[in-house]
Amino acid sequence: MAPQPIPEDYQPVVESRGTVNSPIFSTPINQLNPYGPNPADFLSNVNQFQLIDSTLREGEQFANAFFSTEKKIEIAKALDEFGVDYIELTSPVASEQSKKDCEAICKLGLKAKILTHIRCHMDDARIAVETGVDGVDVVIGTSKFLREFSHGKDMNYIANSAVEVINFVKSKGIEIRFSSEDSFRSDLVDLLNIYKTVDKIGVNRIGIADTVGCANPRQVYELVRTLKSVVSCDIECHFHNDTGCSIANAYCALEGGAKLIDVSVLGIGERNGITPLGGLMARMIVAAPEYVKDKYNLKMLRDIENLVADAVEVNIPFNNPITGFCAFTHKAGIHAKAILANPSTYEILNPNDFGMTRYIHFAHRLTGWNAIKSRVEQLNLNLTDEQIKEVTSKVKSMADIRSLNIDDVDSIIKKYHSEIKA
Ligand SMILES: CC(=O)SCCNC(=O)CCNC(=O)[C@H](O)C(C)(C)COP(=O)(O)OP(=O)(O)OC[C@H]1O[C@@H](n2cnc3c(N)ncnc32)[C@H](O)[C@@H]1OP(=O)(O)O
Ligand SMILES: O=C(O)CCC(=O)C(=O)O
Ligand SMILES: [Zn+2]
Repeated sequence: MAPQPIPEDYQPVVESRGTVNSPIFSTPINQLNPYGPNPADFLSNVNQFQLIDSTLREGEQFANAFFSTEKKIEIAKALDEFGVDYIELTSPVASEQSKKDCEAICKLGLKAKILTHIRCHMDDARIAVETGVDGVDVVIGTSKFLREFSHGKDMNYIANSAVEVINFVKSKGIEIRFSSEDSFRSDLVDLLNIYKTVDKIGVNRIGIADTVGCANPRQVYELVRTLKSVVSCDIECHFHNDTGCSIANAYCALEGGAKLIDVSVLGIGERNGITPLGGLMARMIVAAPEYVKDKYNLKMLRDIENLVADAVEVNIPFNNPITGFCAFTHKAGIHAKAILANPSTYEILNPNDFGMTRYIHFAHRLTGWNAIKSRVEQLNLNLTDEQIKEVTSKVKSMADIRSLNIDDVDSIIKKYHSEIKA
């Protein structure tokens, strides 16, 4: 699929981001970062989070996904170059090819650690440890729904099988994470008991999963804070986006002390998916700019999203954070004027950080004279402010009748210019 087209009637604007002095604070606001970690969250990992990319596990569960071995390798290499900490792969028991693909990706020698995701069962664990992975992510449902209708096991059985699987994987010198599927609809006492049990035997991480996307940010924060007081290992979180909270939940999890967030490119996964890599980057660069810019190769984001969008045959949504075609397009006259003076007026993200470009739309009845002035300058024409205002009203009159493009506006400006010269 071709990259998203830039609408014709937009003009790129040269970067001119300045320091903004807040009237409230004596320090420039870009030094204070009001969007950084809250000092009251003393366990916060906002400044030191890690990413587990699950495009090749959760993402393979997306309705449209079919990944060939070559495509999986291409995606894994791109994610590795981007700088994700872990790459999670589909269970090797899913199919013969899934196992071979897992082995092939383990042999690539990537910097990212390779994980595979299995049921809490020794049969799965025995196969997983033979693939060459750096770690195994074990999951089992703990909610009443899943205990009754998915696997049919009670909490005692779950605890015993978890201990057996964890001890086995640890004995192979491989990282092990234990996760309770559907954590937010599980009984809190059950959760605390099972997590304490697995923490005591030395699991590397525990995982919390909002499997049906029911949790809200405050519930997430509270659950993570509670778990932090009973376990010593790291906490990983996995959020589905059914109710639109997956990025906010991930952020609150980090504020509460979770260390790792599961993401997938474009958020692909079961149903409408999980926390998207790009959307989370948008949130985190605002909260922890140095950490995010140092650690992740942000300029790769657009290519990685296009790679995955192509592979699963979808378009990048128009309103996608960062890479949506209008993510850095400014249209209304009031916005355009202020953006031309200082992009921080209407942008919290700097498009340059992601290799993206800012656009000013100037071919519409909402266009103001400041945007037209900028276009006149780009065309290297000489008009007074009064003349620019006059030509702007001509643009607006025409734009009231029909939709305009750059050429239309340029023609109006040039005609006006030649007439006043005549
Ligand atoms: C929320 C999530 O996304 S979890 C990850 C989901 N990932 C996958 O499902 C990976 C792809 N899955 C598959 O290829 C297949 O489901 C397999 C190979 C894992 C199992 O296939 P099958 O044996 O044909 O079973 P099926 O898929 O119909 O049912 C799931 C089985 O796993 C059991 N099960 C479900 N969850 C778990 C668990 N977390 N731990 C242990 N057993 C579990 C169920 O009880 C059921 O067992 P049953 O055969 O005794 O009824
Ligand atoms: O293993 C996990 O933590 C998450 C599994 C999963 O995809 C989910 O529960 O939605
Ligand atoms: Zn999931």
